[in-house]
Order: sequence, then structure tokens, then C-alpha cells
Amino acid sequence: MNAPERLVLTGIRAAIIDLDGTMVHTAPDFLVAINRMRSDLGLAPLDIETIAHFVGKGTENLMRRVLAVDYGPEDVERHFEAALASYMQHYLAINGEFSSLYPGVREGLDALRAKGVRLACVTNKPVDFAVPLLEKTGLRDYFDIVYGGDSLPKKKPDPLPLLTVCEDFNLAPEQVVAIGDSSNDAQAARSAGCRVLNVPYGYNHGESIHNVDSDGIVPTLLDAAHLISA
Ligand SMILES: O=C(O)COP(=O)(O)O
Ligand SMILES: [Mg+2]
Repeated sequence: MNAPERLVLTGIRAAIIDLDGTMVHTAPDFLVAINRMRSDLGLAPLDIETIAHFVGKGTENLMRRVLAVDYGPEDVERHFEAALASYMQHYLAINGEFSSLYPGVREGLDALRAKGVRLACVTNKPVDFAVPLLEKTGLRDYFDIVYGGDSLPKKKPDPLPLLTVCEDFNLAPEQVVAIGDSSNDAQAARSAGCRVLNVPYGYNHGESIHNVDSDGIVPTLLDAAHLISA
């Protein structure tokens, strides 16, 4: 029997990197902003694990999931606008204050850049949250492009944001790898025709990352960088 082949991704010219759960552990920011919003609405606080399971499909989805803990579908819609406005205000007030970089992020971005791999950040976070967070964590200058969940008509798992980056970089999708913590990132990459690596430490809707269809699971962004070559 042949020894298992070591995973290597060749012909890669750009990497599209996810933000929440991949570069930055933002669940503590979500916890504070959501529970301040819930307090404004007279609702009891949620724990961090519950909230982390709701993260990944953008702010509107997050609001609906957080309200659905207490309300049925009609009341969720009735409270939606007020909840969203309260949440946006509270999140912007603390954005990045309770967050931290995961191990190997800066090293991984440095290693990718040293290989001549261009970098884009594609997140489902609103772009007005994403850019200040990247600035606060010292990551903004790594990225030629940053797209938030509201930058384009569709967000991940739709392939549009990834395909837009490929076009911006003038690269074919197979020359681009997406790296993320969730099935959203993997599905978007598969639909776009990009390669995809997953990290196991983020927020995959409370499900095992091992069930996701991807080209591999890497412990850190630095490990991802080691597998990627031009
Ligand atoms: O805010 C979200 O919904 C998740 O954002 P992400 O795409 O950076 O994981
Ligand atoms: Mg993520």
C-alpha cells in the first residue's frame, strides 16, 4: 500500500481568508454586544457557546437566531429592526475590545506573503465592523481586498464574493484557495471552483468541521501557508 500523499496545494496565487473564527476569536465581542441588545429588549443574557453557534451567516441571520430563543417567527420579525439597531450600536462601541488573534495568524499571513500569495479577506461580518477590527488587530495592511457580508449582493455560502475576488485579482478560481472555519467557507469555495482549507478551532454552527467537504483541515494559518505553493 502506498503511503498517504502529503497534502500540497500547488499553483496557488491568492488566498481568501475568513475573519470571525479563522483569524480573530470574536465570540467574546458577540457575547457582549448581543447581551447588551438583549438587555435593551428586556431579555435574559445568553451564554457564549449558544451565541458562537449562531455566528457565520451574517448579522441579520444572527439577530433572528438570537431573537428566536425567546420568540416565535412573527414576534422575531416584530422585534427585528429594534434589535438590529441596538446590536449594531453596541457592537460598534466595543468592536475588537474583547477579541483576540488565534495562534499562527500573523505568522501564516507573513508566510503567505513571503511566497508571493496575494491576500483578500472575505467575511460575512458587515464591512463597517470588519475593517475597524482588522485595523485594531494590526491585520488590515495584509489584505489588498476586504469584502464584508454587505459589500456585494450575496454573501457566503454563495460563491459571488469569492468569484469577485478572483476577477479582481485576474486569477482563475483554481489558482485561489479559501481558508475558513465553517461550512460556509467550504461551500462558497466549492461552488466557485476554488480550493479550500478549514481550521478546526472556530465557529462551525456547532458542528464538526470534519464533516465538511474541503481539501484539508489545518491546525493554524501557518500550517495552511506551509501546504500552499505558487
Ligand atoms: O459575522 C459572521 O456572520 C461571520 O463572519 P465570517 O464570515 O468572518 O466567519
Ligand atoms: Mg468564520
